[in-house]
Amino acid sequence: MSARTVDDLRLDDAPLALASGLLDGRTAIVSGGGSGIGKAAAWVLARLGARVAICGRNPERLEAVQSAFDARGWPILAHPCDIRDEAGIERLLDAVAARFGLPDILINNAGGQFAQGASQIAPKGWRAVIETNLTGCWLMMQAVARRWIDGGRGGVIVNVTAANGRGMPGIAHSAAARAGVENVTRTAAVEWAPHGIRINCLAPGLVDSGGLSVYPEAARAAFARANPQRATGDPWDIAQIIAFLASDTTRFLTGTTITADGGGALWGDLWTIERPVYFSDSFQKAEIHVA
Ligand SMILES: CCCCCCC/C=C/C(=O)SCCNC(=O)CCNC(=O)[C@H](O)C(C)(C)COP(=O)(O)OP(=O)(O)OC[C@H]1O[C@@H](n2cnc3c(N)ncnc32)[C@H](O)[C@@H]1OP(=O)(O)O
Ligand SMILES: NC(=O)C1=CN([C@@H]2O[C@H](COP(=O)(O)OP(=O)(O)OC[C@H]3O[C@@H](n4cnc5c(N)ncnc54)[C@H](OP(=O)(O)O)[C@@H]3O)[C@@H](O)[C@H]2O)C=CC1
Repeated sequence: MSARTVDDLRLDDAPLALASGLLDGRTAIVSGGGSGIGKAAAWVLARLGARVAICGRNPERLEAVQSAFDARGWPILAHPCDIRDEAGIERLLDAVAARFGLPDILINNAGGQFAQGASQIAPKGWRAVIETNLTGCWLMMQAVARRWIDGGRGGVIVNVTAANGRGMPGIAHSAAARAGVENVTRTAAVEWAPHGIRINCLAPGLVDSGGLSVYPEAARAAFARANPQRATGDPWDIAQIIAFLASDTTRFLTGTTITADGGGALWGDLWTIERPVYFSDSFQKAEIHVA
């Protein structure tokens, strides 16, 4: 991995691109806020003045972030929630309402997948990844949007997807889910514009979060060289763009996807599993019989 790593000290000290106080009085929900990109986003939003609610499945990770926020005097609600569980999402939103009132911002960041060749993915694994990255993201955005519409007010949604423009070899289920999120984002941006709801996607390339540890070593070594910058991004890079999209600075932006991948979509090829011999430089192609 590259040396671009991020720790709590850097989260406190790294310069902010946006003006201090820009999000004063705003409440933001960050799914997957207990780790990686979501944790860095929670930090940026809090440093800009927002009250933050974080969710995820693992309560220990949420509690660690809550303790760090408490130590800094930043308002936070840490509420365990599986984004695939619509009743759990309603409980999360009730808890946010009780503590902070209606949220202003939803950062739909929770997600993940496992690397496996497309021909091998089991139906249960396919469903788990689609449920997490497409349905879970959708359930969150719909539940929050309904509360905004019922409350007669708008809000901002940022969906974190993944750079999928050239497909995502080795994670076909996630590629399908992320493309689905980007399209439903375009759709909802139109349907919900009359309610003052703005919604965009941020599609990261390879980012050096703890989340990459689930990938095979050889794939991880390639990740660090998978773009013309020959480096991974770090969660702070992504978190700053999330905050930009969540702020009124981007009030004229809706229904779009910003790709932050160090130029990866323009260069080379990237595999999250072993690159098939077929694609190696030394491979001699035989005639393939087509019936
Ligand atoms: C060009 C590309 C540029 C961008 C590249 C993108 C790189 C992306 C990087 C990241 O996203 S980093 C963050 C990643 N973090 C994670 O991925 C961690 C989270 N992942 C998960 O939690 C799981 O993968 C999950 C499936 C998404 C979670 O669902 P759940 O907890 O419900 O699943 P399980 O019960 O564990 O498994 C259900 C089912 O799924 C199949 N399966 C799960 N893991 C694997 C595996 N490692 N290999 C093969 N199959 C797997 C399997 O069918 C499981 O059922 P059982 O067999 O256990 O009955
Ligand atoms: N790092 C990278 O290179 C890239 C990351 N991404 C995406 O960015 C997002 C953040 O990833 P990153 O920070 O890197 O990795 P992490 O693994 O650190 O973050 C994933 C977060 O999602 C949460 N999460 C996963 N499934 C669920 C669920 N069903 N319900 C609630 N929370 C859930 C996890 O918390 P818990 O386990 O406690 O539930 C965790 O906090 C993910 O969507 C990821 O796929 C996209 C492209 C590249």
